[in-house]
Amino acid sequence: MTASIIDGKAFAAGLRARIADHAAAFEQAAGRKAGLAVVLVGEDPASQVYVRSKGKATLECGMNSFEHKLPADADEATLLALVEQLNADPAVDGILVQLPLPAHLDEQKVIATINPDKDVDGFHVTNAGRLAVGLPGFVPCTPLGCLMLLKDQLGNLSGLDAVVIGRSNIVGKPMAQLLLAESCTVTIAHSRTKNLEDVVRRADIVVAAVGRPEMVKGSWIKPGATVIDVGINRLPPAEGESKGRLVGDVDYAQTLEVAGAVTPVPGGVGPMTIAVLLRNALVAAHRNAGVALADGAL
Ligand SMILES: Nc1nc2c(c(=O)[nH]1)N[C@@H](CN(C=O)c1ccc(C(=O)N[C@@H](CCC(=O)O)C(=O)O)cc1)CN2
Repeated sequence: MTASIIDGKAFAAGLRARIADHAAAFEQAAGRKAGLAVVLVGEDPASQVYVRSKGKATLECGMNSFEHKLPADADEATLLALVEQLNADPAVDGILVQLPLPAHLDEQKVIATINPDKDVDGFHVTNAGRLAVGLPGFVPCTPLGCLMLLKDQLGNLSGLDAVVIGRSNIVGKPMAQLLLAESCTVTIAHSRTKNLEDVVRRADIVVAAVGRPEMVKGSWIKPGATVIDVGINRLPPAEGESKGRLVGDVDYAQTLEVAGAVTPVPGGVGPMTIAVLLRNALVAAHRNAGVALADGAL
């Protein structure tokens, strides 16, 4: 069997085009553009790239982008004061603080300071709680992007066995909640899970989010299963290469031989993260401005 390749880049481009249409309609209705503020602390190279991409994508969708950069040694009070200022700014519909933060800053405290109704990352405990009990709120971008790809690939997920490998607050836990809400039978596996291979082999859906390069082997995958690879790991450069290759948490070549469908790295889940962020920001703008957005429009 050769698996279908789930093209996250193409799906994200389609979503971004729909967001741009709705952003134009929002501007007409509200008399202003939707606005997304992104805060970057420090000079982590990957974070700089992601923040630049977010700003560019926001502008391309016809929304305002507000970028705030603080030095790596910025103190907590300065960062919290900036978040409070953005909470109070009516031009800002969504606020995102790029993670990871420098080690001296308390991520949970910073996230807790963001107004939950502007928390387009869906990391605030209020939004985590809303997701857990099935109330409307903001859902973290990466897992929501994975769910969109899964529904596009499989249609109705009800009754399917799903394994989420990884239990982070940002991906693993919300992913499991989303799959449960779709009536999947969900297992969350992690570093202490016994017989991980057997657990994975039972699953119709595998979501790998562990941050370990090519850990999930093709022999672990049930034939025909759908595999979503959230990992983005850079291998050490091979001889003659200036940069190492990007790989996921799944052994892609082996998985292609067994699975029904699989996301590549790059070009799978990664592009969905930014597209869903724009979607969440536009949803926030509609809610903040009291402008209706049809259910399921985005
Ligand atoms: N506040 C947040 N911080 C972080 C988040 C987040 O959702 N909110 N997620 C990640 C980083 N991230 C966005 O911020 C992100 C990661 C990867 C991609 C992406 O498109 N990856 C490409 C490959 C990129 C490359 O060449 O290196 C792909 O997979 O095709 C987008 C966004 C951590 N921090």
